[in-house]
Amino acid sequence: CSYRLRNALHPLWQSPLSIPGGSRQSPINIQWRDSIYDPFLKPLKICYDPTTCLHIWNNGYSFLVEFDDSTDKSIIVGGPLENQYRLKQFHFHWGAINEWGSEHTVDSKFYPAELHLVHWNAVVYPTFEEAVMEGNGLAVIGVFLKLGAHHEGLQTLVDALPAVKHKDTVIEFDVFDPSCLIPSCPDYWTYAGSLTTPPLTESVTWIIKKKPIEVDENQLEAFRMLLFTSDGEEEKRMVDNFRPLQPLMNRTVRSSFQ
Ligand SMILES: Nc1nnc(SCC(=O)Nc2ccc(S(N)(=O)=O)cc2)s1
Ligand SMILES: [Zn+2]
Repeated sequence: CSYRLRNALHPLWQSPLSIPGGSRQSPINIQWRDSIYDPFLKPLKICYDPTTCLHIWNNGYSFLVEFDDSTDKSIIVGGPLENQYRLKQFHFHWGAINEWGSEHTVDSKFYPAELHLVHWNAVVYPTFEEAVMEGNGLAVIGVFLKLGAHHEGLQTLVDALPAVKHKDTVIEFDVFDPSCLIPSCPDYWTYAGSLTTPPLTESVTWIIKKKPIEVDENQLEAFRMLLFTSDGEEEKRMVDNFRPLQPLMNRTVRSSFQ
């Protein structure tokens, strides 16, 4: 019940009732046996240019690694997507302990953390801000993190986190290829959903990778030493920054694999 209490207490995670007419909210539980194999789903093509990486920013919800999205240098295409989408940022959600932390669940199982790579449809919309408001405006790749081996690629990111401990701190981070955080297994689920933090707009085509990546305890602990609070405020550890599960309503989850 602490989980339910936590949501009641934490203003950030609004209940579904506060989104009038919310029929495609995220995150959801992915019931593996209810997902429908769609043979027409294409493989997802990921082409990132590591030099488009700009900085790491603690925005008080998570830490974001932001990219220069003024060109089509870092894009995804294929999968369930009609257009190519530009990489804008990636961030994570995690728990205070390893028992929970991910936003999506698979057969009601939580992972200790979840990576979100946020892309927008720059073919159809002139700006990210406009794409955020449109049903086909965004595409977010979700990757589960599980406790296991040390992740070399993640470590370069972890080493920079002490510099963004407090809300509204930024550090330059100028070369990073986020494809090292995406499992090579091509299998994914996909469904129509929303942003999981305000503005909670129903503009996201979710692409959730079936296979998790492995990270070690020290790397998860590094996430948990970040703060929700600004320098000088009473410290609040940045943990449990995931939204409660939302009703599936009239949606099906498709799988790219049998
Ligand atoms: N005028 C506006 N500027 N920016 C926004 S929304 C900024 C943004 O990227 N929000 C965002 C929130 C949640 C997620 S998530 N957790 O991946 O669903 C991704 C992205 S609306
Ligand atoms: Zn997210």
